Amino acid sequence: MKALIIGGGGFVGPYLAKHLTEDLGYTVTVTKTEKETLNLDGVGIANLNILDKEQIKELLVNEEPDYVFHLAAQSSVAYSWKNPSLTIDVNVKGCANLLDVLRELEKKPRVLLIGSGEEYGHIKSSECPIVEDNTVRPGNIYAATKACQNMLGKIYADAYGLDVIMVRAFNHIGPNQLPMFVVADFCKQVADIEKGIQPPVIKVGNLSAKRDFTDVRDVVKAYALLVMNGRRGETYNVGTGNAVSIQEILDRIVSMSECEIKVEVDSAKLRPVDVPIIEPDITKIVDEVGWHPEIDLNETLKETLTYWRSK
Ligand SMILES: Nc1nc2c(ncn2[C@@H]2O[C@H](COP(=O)(O)OP(=O)(O)O[C@H]3O[C@H](CO)[C@@H](O)[C@H](O)[C@@H]3O)[C@@H](O)[C@H]2O)c(=O)[nH]1
Repeated sequence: MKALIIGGGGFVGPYLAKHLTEDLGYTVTVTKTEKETLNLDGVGIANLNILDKEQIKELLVNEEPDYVFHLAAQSSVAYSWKNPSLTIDVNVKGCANLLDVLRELEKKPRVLLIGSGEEYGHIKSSECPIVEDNTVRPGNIYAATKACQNMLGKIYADAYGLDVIMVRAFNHIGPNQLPMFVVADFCKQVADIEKGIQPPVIKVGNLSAKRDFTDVRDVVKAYALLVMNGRRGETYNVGTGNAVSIQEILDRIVSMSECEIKVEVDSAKLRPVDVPIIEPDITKIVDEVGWHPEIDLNETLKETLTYWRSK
């Protein structure tokens, strides 16, 4: 099988490429932006600007993939408050460009669009854990763009018969994630405190939020199973099904260190809106493609801390 990973220069792309090539024997090409550097064994690399429809077309015509994984995104909720236009351009326009190119192709691949658990937004307590056909009420700009992407995917599947599957991925974590995301951020700070390059005070944002954290290596297995066995035009939650508070994440990471660490709320890390809980029901993906997350949260936190200690 031939797979194309669009937007593979970030956190998830290299893990997905490794799984597809090493575990499943696929031939894989990964796209990255011109600015990114990427070296992956046994994987083709191409530059792609998702805002340039002609570039997308040329790539797809040349590659003729069986599967396309659309990972290209501005993926930070925090940054989307600071740069709404860029977030809308990359996440909505980029996706629309891809779908429109696919419509024009003779040999149409199957496509996985990576959305977010954030799309559900303001979840009522009676709706938790949340199922895929629940109303979405996005609480931030990033979430709104991902909800829009999901709607575009469904429209293109229904109207033009495109073989599109939509994912709502919940928080995923592991070594090599940028420290703009909470687990990498806390692990980096603890490692910096241990190295003596940060005073023994960890700066945090909103600790009361509850989110569902899955190891990125489990997440990419879900993506592969969905692209192989998911149903056209359907949306699937990808998470563990158990939300934990950010306070608990902090406590677990701090308890892995010998250092005495104080906690200080940094107002710059608080968001204009931060929905209290996002927790998925994962029955659909479990029943339909047989995916289960396997890696324990503590194991992932430990490995992520070890990664930052080695930096
Ligand atoms: N980043 C960060 N977040 C903090 C901090 N302190 C508390 N938080 C809280 O920790 C939660 C998780 O924040 P992030 O790790 O930045 O991720 P996110 O906003 O939930 O978005 C991630 O998950 C989505 C799926 O649920 C993804 O779609 C998205 O791309 C991203 O990976 C949020 O409630 C945030 O307010 C901090 O110091 N840094």
